[in-house]
Amino acid sequence: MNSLLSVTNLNKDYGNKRGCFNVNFDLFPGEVLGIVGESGSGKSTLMNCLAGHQSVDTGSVMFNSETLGNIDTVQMAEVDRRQLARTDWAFVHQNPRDGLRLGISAGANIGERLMAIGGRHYGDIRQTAEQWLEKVEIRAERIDDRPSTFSGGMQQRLQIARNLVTSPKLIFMDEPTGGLDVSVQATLLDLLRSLVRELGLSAIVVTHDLAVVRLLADRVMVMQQGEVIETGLVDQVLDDPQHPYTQLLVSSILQV
Ligand SMILES: Nc1ncnc2c1ncn2[C@@H]1O[C@H](COP(=O)(O)OP(=O)(O)OP(=O)(O)O)[C@@H](O)[C@H]1O
Repeated sequence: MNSLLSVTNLNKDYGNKRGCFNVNFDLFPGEVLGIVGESGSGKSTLMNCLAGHQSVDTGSVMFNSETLGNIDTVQMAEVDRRQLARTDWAFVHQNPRDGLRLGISAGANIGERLMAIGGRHYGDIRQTAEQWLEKVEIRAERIDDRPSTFSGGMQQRLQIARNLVTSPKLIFMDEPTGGLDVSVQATLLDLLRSLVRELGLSAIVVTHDLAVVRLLADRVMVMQQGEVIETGLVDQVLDDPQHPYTQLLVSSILQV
């Protein structure tokens, strides 16, 4: 099977401070990869480099795009990167306020993404928005309400609907359950798990929470000081960690 994303020797420094160093991995279609590590280990740097939110010093990130072919996203033109962000990619932020437009209705938040890829028919867009609200367990009658009137969990579910409505090939998630109460986290994780399975999504999930990895991911990469120190199937790595740092993470001795 061809990989969807192929990362080779990716490096990013901040002055003399290491962001991430010599990262190599492949992501296959339909696969969910978790990236874990303590604060400052380079998880966000890596994901932001992959998603084109941050420049890369050296290395390549080959993405197999339906529209643009197999393309190095590090080298490609900004205009192409913006197109990928609208069509093939989605990005779910930890804080839904960073991924939603709070001043427009819930329906418009979803519809806007459809219009960005050419949707024009108001009735169809509204109907699709209603369907997506229901998919993420928000009552369709809330379609004209602004997200600022929603709870944190609802805002996060709306952000997910806004991201998935265009059927992206790859979804980046940055601590998707991070800012929520524990009981709300559990519901959201269940929802994400069923959507990922139902839609056959490929995803990269950055988290410090091993429960998120256990529930959502197929494979996991453990980072320490900017480097990937262990990688493997989730059950394998979490049940039988090989690297002493992963052993600490798993035994929860290390606070992440
Ligand atoms: N904009 C920046 N300028 C300078 N150094 C940075 C910047 N962003 C991150 N760093 C440094 O790069 C390293 C990796 O940080 P990064 O935020 O990627 O880690 P992380 O694992 O995502 O941490 P957290 O979970 O706290 O977000 C850290 O040493 C951090 O201090």
